[in-house]
Amino acid sequence: MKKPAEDTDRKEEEEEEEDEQSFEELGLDPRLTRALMKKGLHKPTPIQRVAIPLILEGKDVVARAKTGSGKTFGYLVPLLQKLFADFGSRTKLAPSAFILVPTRELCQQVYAEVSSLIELCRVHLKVVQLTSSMPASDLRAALAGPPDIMISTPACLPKCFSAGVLQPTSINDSLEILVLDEADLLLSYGYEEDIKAFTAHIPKRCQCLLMSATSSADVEKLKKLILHNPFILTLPEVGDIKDEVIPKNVQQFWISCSARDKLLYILSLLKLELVQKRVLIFTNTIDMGFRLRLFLEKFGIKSAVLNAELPQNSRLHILEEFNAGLFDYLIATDDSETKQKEEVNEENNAKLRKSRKHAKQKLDSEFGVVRGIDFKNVHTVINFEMPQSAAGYVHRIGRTGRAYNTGTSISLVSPKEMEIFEEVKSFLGDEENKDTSLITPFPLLTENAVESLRYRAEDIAKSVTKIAVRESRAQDLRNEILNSEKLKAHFEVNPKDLDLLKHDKVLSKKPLEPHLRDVPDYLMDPKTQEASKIVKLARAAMGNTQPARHKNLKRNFRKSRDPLKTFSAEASKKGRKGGKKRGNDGEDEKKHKRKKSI
Ligand SMILES: Nc1ncnc2c1ncn2[C@@H]1O[C@H](COP(=O)(O)OP(=O)(O)OP(=O)(O)O)[C@@H](O)[C@H]1O
Repeated sequence: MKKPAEDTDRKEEEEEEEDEQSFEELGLDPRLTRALMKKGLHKPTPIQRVAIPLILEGKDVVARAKTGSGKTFGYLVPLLQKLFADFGSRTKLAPSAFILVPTRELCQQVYAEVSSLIELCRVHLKVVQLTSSMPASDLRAALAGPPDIMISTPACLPKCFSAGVLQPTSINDSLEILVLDEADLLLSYGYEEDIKAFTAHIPKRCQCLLMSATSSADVEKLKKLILHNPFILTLPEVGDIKDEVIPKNVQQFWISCSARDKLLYILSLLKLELVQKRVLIFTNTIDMGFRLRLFLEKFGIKSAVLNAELPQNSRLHILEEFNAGLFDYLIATDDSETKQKEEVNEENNAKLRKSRKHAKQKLDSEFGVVRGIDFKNVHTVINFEMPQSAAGYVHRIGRTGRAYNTGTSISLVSPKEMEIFEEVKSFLGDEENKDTSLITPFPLLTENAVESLRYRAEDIAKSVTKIAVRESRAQDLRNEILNSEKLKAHFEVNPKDLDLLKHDKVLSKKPLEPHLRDVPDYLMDPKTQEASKIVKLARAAMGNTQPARHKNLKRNFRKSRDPLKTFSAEASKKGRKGGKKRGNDGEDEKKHKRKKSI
């Protein structure tokens, strides 16, 4: 009789074998495996291991896997392989594959991923991305041919039908694969009617794929609406709930502080260099984002803001610059939270309806930074304000620790936010009577260190008035609208030029006070100095001390900053060799001096 220990050993061996499985073993075309290798992807992630063969077999699939688990290539790679096989087999009047995503940012991201795979495979497939703001003539031009793959938000479909650039009969004849990416978000972004209207045109033979990070009633609704007897993949299938929602490689911390002290605490974390760069900071309102940016700027900490108010070109450019390592701090206003808040407010206060409608018009409803965006090399996520829901927390934290990378999150929790914090903890399975907590108090920041900066922080916080915030917000918007026009024209000619505009320009008209730039040694207690040293050493060990070079930026980024490559022995060695101490601000200065401006 087999002993239980033998069973366990065997299971572990099988799991190890699976872990070692290559892309070739999944039956992929050599052109695709080579392209993936060139992109630094050597073996499939768990969701890819199961999804790719099923999709290649032509099955409808619903795949639910945690944030950053590689769902995008999980559907893109088999989709391309199917199109390779199908290529030129018959004349088409509409695209063979539709990929529907909730936001324009995701459109752009998926478009970039498919285009680069197609380029690396050297195949003649055409892909287009459409947005609902495109004029009919542009839509017609983009769909002429037709392309093989169309990526858009669902809102674009009715526009294509009404402009006569897509015909139901052509779709019925041509559509082979339909993907709904970030399916759990599509309905909450208000696309239900668009998707419902489109289902009537989906031919029966069309293979449908639904990808999502969480399961929800919305996903169920879409499943019923679109899929026929699908394979349901949920990864991990078993195990602890905490494993399912937050990737294991993310360390979660929290700091208890009053709402008023949040500026002081974030200043201490950044100025005393107690967190790994790059840092993504979440606020719940655009004004708070600007307040924080202005405040940090006074201490020589430059950051950029990302929110729904900015023009689309600027948003995409900010994301690209951040991903390429051009700046270290990005303050993102969590759009879904803002929307939810507005909806609640709207219900509660009918009197304000008119003015809020106005506010809504200004915000782009197809904007989304929290879900699905593959931020590169974000080592730390800071919740400057707590999100409004546990799901919001999961999606924010999911912007770090992507694929096999590690990450840290720190939530600043005020007494008023304790309720939502408790909700988050129970959602993650972090119960009080458990020995180990999932979200632990941040250990590196001492009370002394915080107090040493209090006087300066409070003084500066007072100077960041509501008027200053409003003015900077208006000024930034004006600049970005101008930038947006320049960007549009420039990128038509130089699609790969990233280093064009600075999004982290100083907003304040007053020059930076030198005494606020550096923290004098007498203000640093020994424990904090030690903690800061540890963080710097860790950064050096990860090969993360060098600023991105101006020239060949993208190539350098890929080679030296790819999260997956920072784990290689070579990267660590490099980091140790180059472990020279260098202040952050000096680094920023040099980096920005090197940049050209227009
Ligand atoms: N097989 C692989 N090996 C290593 N890295 C991979 C692999 N597949 C994808 N990645 C990388 O993992 C990161 C996250 O992938 P992706 O954006 O597809 O995640 P996701 O599951 O869609 O997350 P979310 O739900 O947040 O959108 C990307 O940077 C991607 O390049």
